[in-house]
Formats: sequence, C-alpha cells, structure tokens
Amino acid sequence: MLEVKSVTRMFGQKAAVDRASFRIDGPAFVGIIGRSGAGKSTFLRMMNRLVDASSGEILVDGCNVLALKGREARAWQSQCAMIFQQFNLVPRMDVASNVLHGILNRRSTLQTMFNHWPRADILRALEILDRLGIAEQAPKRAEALSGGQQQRVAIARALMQDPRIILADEPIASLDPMNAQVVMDTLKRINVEDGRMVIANLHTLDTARRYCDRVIGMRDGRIVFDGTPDQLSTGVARDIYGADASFNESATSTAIPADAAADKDWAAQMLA
Ligand SMILES: Nc1ncnc2c1ncn2[C@@H]1O[C@H](COP(=O)(O)OP(=O)(O)OP(=O)(O)O)[C@@H](O)[C@H]1O
Repeated sequence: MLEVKSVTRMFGQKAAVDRASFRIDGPAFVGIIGRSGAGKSTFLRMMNRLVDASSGEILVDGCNVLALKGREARAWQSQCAMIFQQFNLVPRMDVASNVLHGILNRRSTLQTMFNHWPRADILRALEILDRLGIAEQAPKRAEALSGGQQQRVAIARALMQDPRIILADEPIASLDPMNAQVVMDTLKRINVEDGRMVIANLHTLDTARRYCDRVIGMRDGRIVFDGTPDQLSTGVARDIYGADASFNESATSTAIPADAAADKDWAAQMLA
C-alpha cells in the first residue's frame, strides 16, 4: 500500500532525510523514533506535502504522491490528515467548529464566511466527538479544554476528513502521562477499528513499544532500524539515539506512576 523509495530532503548541504526507504503493506500503527533533529518531522511533512522532497518517491497504491500538483496534491493532503504536538486548533473557536474545519477545503468561501455548515456535517462532527468521549465539550471554546482533550479535538478534526492515513507529529509530547495515554489509546482505536494507518513520531521508547506494530528508528536523517517492538532492545535503542553505555531508557519514558495508574479509570471519566 505505502512504499517509500529513497526519499531525501536537503536543507543546504545537510540531508534532513537521507535516502529513506521502507514499505508498509497493511493499515499498521507505525512509530518513528529518534533523537531531536533526526529527521522525523521533515519526513512526515514530506508525506503530507507540507515540505517538498529533494528526491525519491512515496508510492501509495502505485501513485507517487510526491509528484502530485494542485488539486490532486490537495486531495492527497486530505487523505493523510496530520496532527501536531501543539494541537493547532483555533483557540477562541468552539470545539465543534474546530472539528468542522477539517473539511474547510471542501467548502465555498461564501459558506465559510457565513459559517454555514450543512446539518449532515454538523451531525457527523458531533458523532466523532461522541466517539472520542468529548461530545459534551462541543460548545466550549477549544482553549478552555485540557491538553488531552484538545488533542482529541485535533484527532476528531482529522477524522472529519475521513483520511486513509493519520500522521501524528509528536502527538503526546506536550501532555502529562495520563493524558498521553488517553490520546495514544484513541489513536490505537482508530487504527484497529477503522483500519486507518497511523504513522506517529514518538519521543519515548515505551510508547513505541506499547502501541506500535512496527518501529522505524532514524538517526541523522537515515533509517537505522526497522522492525517490531520486540526487536527494539536497549542496545538497538542506544544505537538509534546515539547514546553511550550510560543510556538510560527511563529518561525517555512516559510511564504512569503506579498510584496514578490506579486512578486511571476515574481520570478517564473526568477527562471525557
Ligand atoms: N526549514 C528548515 N531549514 C533548515 N533546516 C531545517 C529545516 N527544517 C528542519 N531542518 C533541519 O533538518 C534536520 C531534521 O529536523 P527535523 O525537525 O525533521 O527533526 P526531528 O527528528 O523531527 O526533530 P524534533 O524531534 O526536534 O522535531 C535538523 O537538523 C533541522 O535543523
């Protein structure tokens, strides 16, 4: 389904992504890990066409999405929705409108100016919010929600596009461990229940091990590991992160402390 062939992005003399190649056949949950500056964001941005590649191909069902232009490129962008570390919501706008903005590019300027949304779209937005456990937040301003709730709104906005692929750039990097877990559980549900591929840049090993079917490790723009979470040993992680023998996994952990985990169900209800 997805084949990445020798994709490179140069910034001046530096290769941010250097001949990256891999293939994903089904709707897998893929984690990309690596230290800051390894090229993870640049890769996701190339997939979504926010950044142009210098060379290489990304084939989706045989079509090179890197070569698409104009309307076709925009159609591809709505097929691979992106979520970001900082949620990228409109803070003063209500939650439901933020979700509806996922399909803004399908509407006329006039409809947008008068904030007129077809009833079917509004119902679908509310349905998605309900599915993600935040329907009662729909009338509130986005800025009034917790970080975990805001990220779920961003996921709802992505789902509004009905994408085949969800690209998540450090989706939990701004969240506390409990909210991080709720957001990762949500992404996993969407992956398993809907069969949508998820590719997430993650900065913590334990999250990659827990949620991913496949982990890709990047270092200095190159893919230096591509395997299952089981194969992601401490030694392999040390190579990916370029750390010496003192490498400490817990430094990259988002594990929830035991007493907090006991409160998880209660917290999940409170967060919903
Ligand atoms: N617009 C740009 N102009 C110049 N260099 C850039 C640009 N964007 C990224 N880079 C460089 O490309 C390299 C890869 O950056 P990228 O943001 O993709 O890494 P990352 O693994 O996502 O890191 P982080 O986790 O910190 O976001 C870095 O050296 C970065 O400085």
